[in-house]
Amino acid sequence: MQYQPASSHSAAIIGASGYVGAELSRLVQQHPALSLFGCYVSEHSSDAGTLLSDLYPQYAHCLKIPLQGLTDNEKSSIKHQADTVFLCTEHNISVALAPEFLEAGLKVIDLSGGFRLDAVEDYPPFYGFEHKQAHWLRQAVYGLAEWYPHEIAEAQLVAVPGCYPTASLMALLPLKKAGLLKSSKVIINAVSGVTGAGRKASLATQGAELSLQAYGLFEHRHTPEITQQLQHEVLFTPHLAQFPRGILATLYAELNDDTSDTDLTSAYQCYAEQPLVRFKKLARPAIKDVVQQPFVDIGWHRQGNQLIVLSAIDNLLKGAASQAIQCINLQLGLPVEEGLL
Ligand SMILES: NC(=O)C1=CN([C@@H]2O[C@H](COP(=O)(O)OP(=O)(O)OC[C@H]3O[C@@H](n4cnc5c(N)ncnc54)[C@H](OP(=O)(O)O)[C@@H]3O)[C@@H](O)[C@H]2O)C=CC1
Ligand SMILES: CC(=O)N[C@@H](CCC(=O)OP(=O)(O)O)C(=O)O
Repeated sequence: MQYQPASSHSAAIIGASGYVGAELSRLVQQHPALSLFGCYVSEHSSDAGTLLSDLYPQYAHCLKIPLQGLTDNEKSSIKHQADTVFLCTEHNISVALAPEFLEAGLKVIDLSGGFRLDAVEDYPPFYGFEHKQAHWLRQAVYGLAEWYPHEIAEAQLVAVPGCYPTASLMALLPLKKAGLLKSSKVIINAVSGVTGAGRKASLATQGAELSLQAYGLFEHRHTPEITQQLQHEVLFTPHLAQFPRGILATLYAELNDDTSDTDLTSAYQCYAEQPLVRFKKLARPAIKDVVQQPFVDIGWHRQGNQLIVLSAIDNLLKGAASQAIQCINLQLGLPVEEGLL
């Protein structure tokens, strides 16, 4: 059965069988201004020909869409007929795929880390590969939707932020921009559910191996991403926990002397008109409140100059797929929450 897309802005999703790609396929399918051009996996994937709803029975009502191998023919039909390509692939695969769609004039919204860092030199140490697309890296706009709406609206290539950076930056940028942070490092401890590691099986994410454990100490690739965007040093430690999805980040910062509660409240007022940000002094955000939701929940607590900010998101939504929808909404001149609430 050939999948028949409806007319409107047409989006192809590459890497659609993964956790992020499946969420994004659902959001595009349900979006009033988008049509799903097609859902793709690698050319020789064992999932080619399978219905997405067979992999994700919870979405049987909306994802009876066949996964297609990304052959040269399919690439060509995407280039000629689609408007936007979403890449939900590994970092190095996104870097390899993006240029040919960009050069064909399409918009690309990449959900990997392939275009997030400013410097090609940071890719070998943090991503383990040489980045050969310096030109496109310079063109890429960081897709933190609440912070760079105008740049995203104009961009041909958007690099959607990582999940931990989204939770961290949404909590910290208001403080940094208001000049409230002392120069000491901000400490970020964040706990993620296991879908953060992707759908491919690995020993570390198998049930019997799962516990609550730190990883990536001092060297996780999200450290340079957060530092670059925040323009402030951080000490970031991610933790993997035994629940399916969601991230809770606990951030410890020192405030400049004489910072008042009013200063803090005013700093977070930047989110007053943002429909997908829920913030409150003394709130203790919980993962259960953001799972399957496009929101980031933020709460702050202080004792003297010591500030603790808590930030919770669904790693697959605000940490990936729903933030990508926010980006395309901005590009189409739609309200940022279109198709998400
Ligand atoms: N999981 C998360 O919480 C988040 C993930 N991200 C990023 O989003 C991207 C996707 O993550 P996730 O969904 O977790 O990953 P998965 O491993 O679950 O999915 C990867 C997808 O890519 C497909 N794929 C692999 N190779 C190719 C290829 N050469 N051409 C086309 N498709 C290919 C896979 O299918 P097949 O192998 O069958 O071809 C699969 O559909 C990654 O870059 C990840 O870092 C970003 C934010 C959050
Ligand atoms: C639990 C877990 O393994 N999480 C992933 C982060 C997923 C994500 O958002 O990041 P990228 O888009 O940068 O891959 C990790 O630490 O590598």
